[in-house]
Amino acid sequence: MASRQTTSLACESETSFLGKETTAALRASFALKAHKGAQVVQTPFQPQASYKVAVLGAAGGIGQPLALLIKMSPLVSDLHLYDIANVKGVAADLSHCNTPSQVLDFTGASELANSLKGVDVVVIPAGVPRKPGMTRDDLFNINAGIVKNLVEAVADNCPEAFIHIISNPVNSTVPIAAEVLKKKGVYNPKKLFGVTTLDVVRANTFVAQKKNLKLIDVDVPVVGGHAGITILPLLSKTKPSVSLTDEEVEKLTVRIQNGGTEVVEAKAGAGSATLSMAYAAARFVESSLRALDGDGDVYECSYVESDLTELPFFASRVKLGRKGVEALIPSDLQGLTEYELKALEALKPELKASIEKGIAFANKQAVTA
Ligand SMILES: NC(=O)C1=CN([C@@H]2O[C@H](COP(=O)(O)OP(=O)(O)OC[C@H]3O[C@@H](n4cnc5c(N)ncnc54)[C@H](O)[C@@H]3O)[C@@H](O)[C@H]2O)C=CC1
Ligand SMILES: O=C([O-])CC(=O)C(=O)O
Repeated sequence: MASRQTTSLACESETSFLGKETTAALRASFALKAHKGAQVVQTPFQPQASYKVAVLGAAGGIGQPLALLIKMSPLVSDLHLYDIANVKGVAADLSHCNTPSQVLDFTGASELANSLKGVDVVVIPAGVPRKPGMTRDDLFNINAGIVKNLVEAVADNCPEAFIHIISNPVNSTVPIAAEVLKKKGVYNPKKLFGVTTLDVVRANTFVAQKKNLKLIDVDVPVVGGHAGITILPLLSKTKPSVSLTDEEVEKLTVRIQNGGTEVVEAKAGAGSATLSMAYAAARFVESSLRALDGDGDVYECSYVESDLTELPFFASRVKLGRKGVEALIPSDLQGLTEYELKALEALKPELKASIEKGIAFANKQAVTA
């Protein structure tokens, strides 16, 4: 594992989604010179910035703040911003931040291939968001085609990259991506991820608030998929263990499942979660980069090809490594409460239908050779 130098600016007790070491490095990159009285002290921080990340849909509500957060990572050397809308301004703006990565802009379909060359992680938030009254599945007709086209380009230009799918409906867009990659002969199930981190972020926040716990300590695994009842927080597996009444479990579960709708309604037609999603996606990117960098202790929930249940795709905790998913973590699904077991059975038909819808779409569309 590459060693990462921290500095005297590091504050060991401080953590964020980026983790202790990265947070320290980040602080150092914000303040390359620390003032000690009249003397200017150069910090010894040398970032191990070596990974290339592409954001497809970078001019959007998620894309812009996500690009900013990725620009903060000391592990990133190159940040490629691609969108069908003009992304030049976003890139120019970000490029003035004195953090290690260089930012390159790629606007329009003719630039897509170039944006993907040599990239290690591709994040896809391209597509339309919900308005009040819509389900995520209502986005299928537009977003399915967008994801298909973008993943074809990923297959042609950086088939080895980790692929993070944010575009909804994730329950269907991930199976679409898998089919596209299969047809192109480059499918590696260990490297295709549906980003469900926001469900975990919400679960952690809501449980910590409810139980008056320190936010940074709380970890709730969320399994299943990413829509309505397919989002299943396993509150009985919360770390540290918490005692919840049946009523609290019911209320928390429903709130976590409806977190997206809560934001869609509050935004009243102006889109869905963007800032919390950018935060969650940046955490997942950072975890992927740490895994690529050889950190042997990286776990995240994600919607991936899975044999934990009879469904071919299922979100669960996974161990990430250099080659992608190193292991699915089955223990979260063992010893569930009666409430969780019932909810798990109840989500399966909807998730199965969404997976089949994605596969059918990809197979009736010709994949561009
Ligand atoms: N997985 C999750 O937890 C979450 C997923 N989402 C989903 O993320 C997606 C994006 O949401 P927002 O950023 O709020 O939408 P937005 O409309 O603000 O931004 C989408 C961006 O994608 C671009 N775009 C559209 N077609 C494209 C293509 N073919 N190639 C490249 N770029 C393209 C647009 O120009 C726009 O800049 C939606 O589908 C939304 O439902 C949103 C929140 C959470
Ligand atoms: O609710 C939506 O449409 C966006 C989303 O997936 C979320 O916020 O979890």
